[in-house]
Amino acid sequence: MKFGIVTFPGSNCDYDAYHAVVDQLGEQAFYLWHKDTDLQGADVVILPGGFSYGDYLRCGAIARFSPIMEAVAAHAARGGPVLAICNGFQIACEAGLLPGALLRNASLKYVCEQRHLRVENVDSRFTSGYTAGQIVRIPIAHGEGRYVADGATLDRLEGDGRVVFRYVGAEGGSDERANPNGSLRDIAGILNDKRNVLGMMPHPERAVEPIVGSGDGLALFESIVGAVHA
Ligand SMILES: NC(=O)CC[C@H](N)C(=O)O
Repeated sequence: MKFGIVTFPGSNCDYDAYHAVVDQLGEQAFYLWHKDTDLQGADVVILPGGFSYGDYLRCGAIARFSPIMEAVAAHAARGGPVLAICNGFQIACEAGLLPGALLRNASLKYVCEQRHLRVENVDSRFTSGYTAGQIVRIPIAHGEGRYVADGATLDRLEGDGRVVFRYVGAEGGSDERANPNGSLRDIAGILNDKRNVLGMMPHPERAVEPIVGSGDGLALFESIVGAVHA
């Protein structure tokens, strides 16, 4: 399976994504420059984290106009998998591939730390490798990670089982301290309506081997491979 990893000016997690896919997962990956106009046969697109266009205007607001995004939108419309991590999640929301928006953290501070997430739905091509309700440890690193959407959209996301990751405390409980950014309903990751685009603020590609603090992110990449091979 071929993963196409989009590099925007200011991306800084593209190499981490490559490492996760190639060195840990044993699959193929290549970089796609944001000015490219086709996906060069990628089966899965990764929109990686970083600071595209220096986070000017709003995170992701400029990158969403990069030429490659038309091809990414067409791929998503065909049902192709897109994994949008952190800045990638912001870009995907700006591009309308996912509902809602990411605003500045409630604290107005950049946060960079390990966090616990609960896997809310394992019935997806991104989470089938987890067990329902599993608590995983995945790092976050963002200044604009507060997920917001109107009440009807949030209800639809919840009702459809499209909230796949939620911030929780270490024991799995929800309390104010479990939520690092003020995201509504403690949302950390969501699916689009066709369930082929996942946006999440935490970084699974930085959690693929215990030596970096956690290997809990690897199952997400394994899920994608399982889904496409199935
Ligand atoms: N790690 C990231 O992708 C950071 C995203 C974005 N630059 C922010 O600070 O919110």
